[in-house]
This record gives sequence, structure tokens and C-alpha cells, in this order.
Amino acid sequence: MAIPGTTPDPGLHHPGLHHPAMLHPSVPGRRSLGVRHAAPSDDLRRVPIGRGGFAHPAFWLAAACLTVAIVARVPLTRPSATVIATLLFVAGGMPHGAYDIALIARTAAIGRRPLALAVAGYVGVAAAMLVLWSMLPLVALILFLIVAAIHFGEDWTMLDEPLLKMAAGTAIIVAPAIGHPAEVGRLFAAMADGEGGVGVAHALLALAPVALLVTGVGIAVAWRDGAREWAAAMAVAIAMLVVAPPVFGFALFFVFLHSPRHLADARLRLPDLSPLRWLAIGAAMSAAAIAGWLVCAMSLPDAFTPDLTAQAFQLLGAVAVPHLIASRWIDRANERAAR
Ligand SMILES: CC1=C(/C=C/C(C)=C/C=C/C(C)=C/C=O)C(C)(C)CCC1
Ligand SMILES: [Fe+2]
Repeated sequence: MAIPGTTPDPGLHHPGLHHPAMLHPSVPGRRSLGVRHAAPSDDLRRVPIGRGGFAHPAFWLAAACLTVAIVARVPLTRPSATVIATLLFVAGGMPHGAYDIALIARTAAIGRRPLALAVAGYVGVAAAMLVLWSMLPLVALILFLIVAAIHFGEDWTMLDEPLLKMAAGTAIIVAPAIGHPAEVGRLFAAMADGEGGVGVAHALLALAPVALLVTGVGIAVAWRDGAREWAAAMAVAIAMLVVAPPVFGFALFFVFLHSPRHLADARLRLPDLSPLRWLAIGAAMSAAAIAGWLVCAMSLPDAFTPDLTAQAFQLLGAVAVPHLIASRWIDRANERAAR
């Protein structure tokens, strides 16, 4: 679906490609802030093909359900509710990283030995993160948050300005600290070193105003340039991260916005996997990550927190680092191949 005057980005075939938001012509003559222009000769500014926002319809349904639950005062802060939200973000969000290895193999079309090396590297980095959690949890927590801010910022494919991307990624992490500082402090304390964890929660709160203001600019730019569904969905997600109990707000963003983007992208890049194989890879890789975690946590019970939610976040932190490295490498390799 080519639009005259736009530059296709063949390396990024996000489902937004077919979304009407992709086709929205913006007001001519205004200056673009952080968004790549279409062809220089064309003063129509649109989000180029492949860079528009994509929000799965399930996101709006889940956001509506969570809003109703909050308004109806469903006790979402109870430990049992927190466990449900934890299971939701582990089962619904983790599998999006399950295709990293398959994507690396496909992207590089690499032979057996280099693929084995890539797998060993992926597992090795995750294992190193586990060691860091058990030995220097505060360092692991800070690294986890930085990696998350970068990684979530990469969802904003319609923005070019790294500062806007980084702020938008950071907004996901600072928003819960505004609405629920005590709960975020408690979780961070369970994950890392008590006092140190609480200090990190305070630091996020201090960072929040700037991060949210700059993210407001990013949302406005994305909206102005046509990625309206994404801009609206992110505004709702960030508001829910402030208002809802942290684990629910995070599960909403992670399972219904972040993960579907990755899954849809992976599905497009791995078109010849049968649905059964696709499901099998997702289930097997997620189960392997959880099993690896359980073996570590059970064999070294003193090294990890007994809090299930805090442990689930640590698991996410262990796989997030190789996941970030893999996604960046895959995107770069595809961009290079497209050029
Ligand atoms: C621990 C914790 C938080 C941070 C979660 C992060 C940082 C998740 C990162 C996940 C990644 C990077 C997944 C990759 O696909 C919140 C939301 C502030 C709420 C309070 C507890
Ligand atoms: Fe991810």
C-alpha cells in the first residue's frame, strides 16, 4: 500500500502498515519535531509506512475493564489480586521474547555454529543478570530500569528524536511511582536491598515530572503526524499506570500494548512458521525461561526475595537484557538489509 511521497521502511513491517492511522496526511507547512519527513519535495508530512502506531483492540477492552474495576472499587491491591496480575504479565507478556532466537536465525540466515553461539550468548547474558540479581541486586535493578526505558522507547517507531523515545520509555517506569509510591518502593525493596530499592523509587518520583512532560510532547508529535491510535493508547496506558495499582497498570501496558507489537512484528518476519510451530516455540521458550528461573530460585532460596511478584519482575529483568540486545540487533540488521 504505497503512498506517493513517503519512504517505505521495509525493515519494519509493523501491522500499523495497514492501519488508517498510517495514511493520515498532516497539516502541511508545520515544522516537524523529531519525526522523519517524507520525501523532501513533498510538504505533506505523514508517518512513513511501517512506522505508525499499532494498538491491538484488546488493549481498549482491557483498559475499559481495568477502569470499571477501579471505579467499582474492586480490591485490586489485595495480595490475591496482585498474584493474578503477576500471572497475567508473566503468561501474557513474557512469550513475546520467545521468538528472539528464531528471529536472529531468520534475520542473519546464519549457519549452525553461529546460531549456537547466538543462543549461548542470549542464555549467558540472562544467566549473568540472574547472578547480578543475587549478588548485586541494586545494580541489577538500576540496569533493569535503564534497559526497560530504552526498550520501551523503541516501541515509538514513529519518532526519530532519541530524547523523545527515551522519555516515553522512562514514562512507563516513573508513572506508577507517582500514583503508588509506597507500593513501588515495597516492590523495589523486595527486589533489591531494602533501603536501596526505596531510594530508587524516590529517584523515579523525582524524574517523573520531566519524563512525563517530554512524553507529552512525544504523544503530541505522534498524534500530529498521524500515529493517532498509538498516541491515544499510550496516553491511556500512562494514565492507567499512574492510577491503577502498579502491577495491574504494568500488565495492561506490557500484555496489551508492548507485547502485541513484538508478536505481530515477529509473526510477519517468520511467515512460514505453521500456527502449531509458532505456539510450540512460544510455549517452549517461555517454559524454559520460567523453569531456569525456578531452578535458580529454589536451589538458592536465600539469594532471592520470597515475594512472587518481585521475583517475577526479576525474571523479566534477567531476560530483558538479552531481549533488548536481540531486538536492536534484529532491527539494525533488517535496516541494513533493506538499504
Ligand atoms: C519492577 C516494577 C516496575 C518496573 C518494571 C519494568 C522495568 C519492566 C520491564 C520489562 C521489560 C524491559 C520487558 C521487555 O520486554 C514498575 C512498572 C515500575 C512497577 C513497580 C514494579
Ligand atoms: Fe519487549
